[in-house]
Amino acid sequence: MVGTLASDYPAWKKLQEVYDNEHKNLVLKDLFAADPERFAKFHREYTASSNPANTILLDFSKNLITEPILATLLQLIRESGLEQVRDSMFKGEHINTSEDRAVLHVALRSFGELDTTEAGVSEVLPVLQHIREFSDAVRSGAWTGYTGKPIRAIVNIGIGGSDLGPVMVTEALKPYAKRDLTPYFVSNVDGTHIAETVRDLDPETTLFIIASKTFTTQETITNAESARDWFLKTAGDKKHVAKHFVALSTNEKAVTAFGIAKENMFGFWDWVGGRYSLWSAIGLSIALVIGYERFEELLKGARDMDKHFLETPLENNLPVLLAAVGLWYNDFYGSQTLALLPYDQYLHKFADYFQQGDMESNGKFVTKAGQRVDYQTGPIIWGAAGTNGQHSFYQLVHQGTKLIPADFIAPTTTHNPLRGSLHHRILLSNFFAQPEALAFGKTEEQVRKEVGPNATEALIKSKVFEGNRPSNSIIFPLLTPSALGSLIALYEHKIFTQGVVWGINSFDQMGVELGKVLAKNILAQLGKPEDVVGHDSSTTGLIHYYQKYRKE
Ligand SMILES: O=P(O)(O)OC[C@H]1O[C@@H](O)[C@H](O)[C@@H](O)[C@@H]1O
Repeated sequence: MVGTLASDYPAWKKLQEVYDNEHKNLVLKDLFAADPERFAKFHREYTASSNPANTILLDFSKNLITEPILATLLQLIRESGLEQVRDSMFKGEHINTSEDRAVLHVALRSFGELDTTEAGVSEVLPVLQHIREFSDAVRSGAWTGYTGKPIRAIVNIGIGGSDLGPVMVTEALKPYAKRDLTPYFVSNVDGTHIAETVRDLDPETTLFIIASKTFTTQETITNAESARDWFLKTAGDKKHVAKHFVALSTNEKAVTAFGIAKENMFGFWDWVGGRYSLWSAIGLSIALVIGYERFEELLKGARDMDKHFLETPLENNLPVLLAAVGLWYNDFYGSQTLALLPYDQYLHKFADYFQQGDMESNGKFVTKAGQRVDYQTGPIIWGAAGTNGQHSFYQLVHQGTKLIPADFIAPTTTHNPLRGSLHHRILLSNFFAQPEALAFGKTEEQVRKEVGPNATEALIKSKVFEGNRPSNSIIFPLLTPSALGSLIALYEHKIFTQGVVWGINSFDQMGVELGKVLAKNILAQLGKPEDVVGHDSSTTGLIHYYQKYRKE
């Protein structure tokens, strides 16, 4: 409830008491030994309502919970008013209170089923039609460059939510890609990013997508201007810009001022948060790469998870269950991070995507009512595709001193069944083994038997795995657009649920503004001959070093 600190909820106090009194007795080895039905009790299966082939099994049995603890976690979520706030979101109420905006990324994928009168919702389907027509035209070659050649490269210029979603999804759905239309993504203002990207491209067959909700983001506008300069160096006449530049934005005035025609703009609305925007016009590069039909399957997969989130009782609700176990570690066990570990190379950008999705949503210390929280809010999100992480950071995850909750994610079937799927069997054997090792470890007695009588005590101790390290396992048949849509929406709604419990506004991002303002101030000074003023000795000293050694 707005105005209540999470730590004031009765269920929170109960959880604190349970943690204090019981956490030492929560040992996975014992919990599993005591209950052969543990997996049966602590897994749920989701089936997409519009696509029965799209199922997801969530196994949360390797968590440090009992049925009473889970019930109390769900009670906490209930006490926070999750169900009411969820319904408010879907109705288009302005739950983004600091910006007085609705939060309606779910309307982008409802295909007209959502009953809200929020301005813009009625234009979602026409924009999808525009996306369909444009992507069909580019993919068919009906849309050509200024010399009549078909488009062979698309360069999406955007950052944050105008980059990370398209990057992650076009990587994840590469099996569905039109292989003679290559996507490139430029986001960093570092000139290296655009220089290296366009260096081998042909202006005659390159389409630039300027993706920016505000169309004021310094990195994106700077890159867009440089892209236009690069293009005009060859094309010469500005009239050719129209065939090679389109814009994705809510800001028509800024788009036309940049020189992109209104008919080449794909609009969206202020109730679409940047980190929730891949379902909107920001997803144009996705539709270009995998085709509109597949893009629609992606949206429908998300819509099916929306329905599950809306209609399923909390105890069977996958986003709510993920949120619940996450709260337990983040707010009672004191874990600081969450590792997202997809055992699928196509999902290698999944953790990157949810770094913004989770950390920009829930990295806040003040509630909607303006109170400073006295508990942990958003976790640090990190991760990498398996099995690579096993050869990099799993040492710490297995034997470090930190509790690292981890979500293991994998498809049962690969798009690349090399050698009779030998590679995939090896991959999945690790997907199954790592959570088992984390949960049950290896005792000193087992180590002694292994290393024999001559091993030193120190060696024996270093080979012990204490185990009792929790994880979730998420498994589904195949990484299809529908499955990916459901998976992304699953995490979106988990993030939403945790934000409601913490009482924070998951949909603004005040924390990104100060750095931008200070940078603009310094930028103005760097260009001038006189010494910089108004900074601390560190910032001043660093700038002096830069001015002493810069060559450009
Ligand atoms: O899409 P825009 O307006 O260029 O913004 C890009 C990013 O800009 C960042 O400053 C915001 O914190 C992100 O949420 C946003 O996605």
